[in-house]
Amino acid sequence: MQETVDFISEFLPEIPGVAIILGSGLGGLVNELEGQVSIPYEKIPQFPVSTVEGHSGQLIFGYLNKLPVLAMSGRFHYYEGYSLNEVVFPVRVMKLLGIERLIVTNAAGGLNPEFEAGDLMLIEDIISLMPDNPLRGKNEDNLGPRFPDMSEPFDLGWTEKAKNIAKDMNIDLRTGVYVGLQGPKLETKAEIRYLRIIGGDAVGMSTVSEIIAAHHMGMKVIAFSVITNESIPKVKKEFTHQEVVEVANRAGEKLVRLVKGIV
Ligand SMILES: O=P(O)(O)O[C@H]1O[C@H](CO)[C@@H](O)[C@H]1O
Ligand SMILES: Nc1nc2[nH]cnc2c(=O)[nH]1
Repeated sequence: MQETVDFISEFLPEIPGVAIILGSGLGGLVNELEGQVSIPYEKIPQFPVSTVEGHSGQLIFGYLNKLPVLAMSGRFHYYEGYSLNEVVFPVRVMKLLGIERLIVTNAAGGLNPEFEAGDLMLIEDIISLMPDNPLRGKNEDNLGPRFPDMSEPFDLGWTEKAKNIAKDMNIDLRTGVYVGLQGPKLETKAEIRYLRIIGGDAVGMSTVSEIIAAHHMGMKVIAFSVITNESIPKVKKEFTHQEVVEVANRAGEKLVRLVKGIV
C-alpha cells in the first residue's frame, strides 16, 4: 500500500478533501472536475484494473466547486475475480493518502416496489451477502480495530446534510437499505422476494465491502444508489447491463448535481 500511496502522492497537487467512487455509468461527474490530473490504473503499482463496461479505469484528481477531490472512475467487483482485499485496496490507499471522507455511488436494482428506474436513493444501511469480508485475515492495527462496530457505517451528520441539500435542490431523494451480492448473475424471483423480506430496498454487486473497509479505518462515508432497473419489472423485460449504464448516465445528472452540492 505504501508503494502505491507514494506513487499517487507524486501526482497530487494537494491532499483531496473527499474521495468519490463512481458506479456503473456514473463517470459523468468527472466532466465537472477542473484542473484534472488522471492516472490510469494500469500505471499504478499494485492497483487492480477495471474489466467492466462503464468503468473507465482511472484515478482523477480535480477541483469540484474549488474543493480538491479524488474520483475513482471505475471500481473493482468481486465477480471480476478479485478478492475483497483487492476490491477495497483503493479505499485503503485513499485513507493512507490522507483523505478522510468518501462518497460511494452505484447503479442498483430496485427491490422496494415504490422505486422506479431513474430514482436516486441515499443508502442508510447495508446488508453484505458477499461470500467473504475485506477484513478477513490478520488485522492491520494501524488501519483500524479487529472488531469494528458497524451499527452506524454512515456519517449521520453528513447524511442529514445530504437530505437537506437534496430538498433545497428539489431533488427527490429516496432512502433505503442496499444489499450487496457477489454477482455476476442477476437475482431469481425467489431471491428477490427473499431480499425484500430481509429488508433490502436496492440490490447490487458492489459498495458493501468498500463501506466496511472505509468505516473500519474511521473514514466518514456517505453512499448513493441510482436505481437503474426494477428487479421485478412491471412490464416483463430482460436485464441488460447496457440499460443499466444508459439509465445511470441519464439519472446520474441528478446525482452529479447533488454530489457537487454536498462537496
Ligand atoms: O455497483 P456498480 O459498480 O455501479 O455496478 C452495478 O452494475 C453492474 C450490473 O449492471 C454490476 O457491477 C452492479 O454492481
Ligand atoms: N444484483 C443486481 N445488480 C444490479 N446492478 C444494477 N441493477 C442490478 C440488479 O437488478 N441486481
